[in-house]
Amino acid sequence: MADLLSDDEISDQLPAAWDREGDEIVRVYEFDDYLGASGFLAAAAGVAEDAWHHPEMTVRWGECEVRLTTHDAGGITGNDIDMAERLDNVYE
Ligand SMILES: C[C@H](O)[C@H](O)[C@H]1CNC2=NC(N)=NC(=O)C2=N1
Repeated sequence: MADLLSDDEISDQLPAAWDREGDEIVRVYEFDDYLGASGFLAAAAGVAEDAWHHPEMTVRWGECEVRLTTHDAGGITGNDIDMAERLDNVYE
């Protein structure tokens, strides 16, 4: 099981567009419309399934909010950082 990251490790490793909120990291991806946000969620779900690490995702008009934490560890681990980087690659 992945080990919890320290506060300093989280700060050092968190990708630029992400924020930390307690035991989660979060990013809101922006799109032109609802279908764009929905399509991103579908692609992100496939990446998450492949990695077997699943974010909480909320679709609204023009945006998809993604929250990551490692349930098995009870906080933020390298798995969350890795998934954030993977999803940033899907977005760009
Ligand atoms: C039951 C299943 O093995 C667990 O939920 C796996 C898969 N997906 C997961 N996703 C996340 N975000 N955290 C986990 O600890 C985790 N563990």
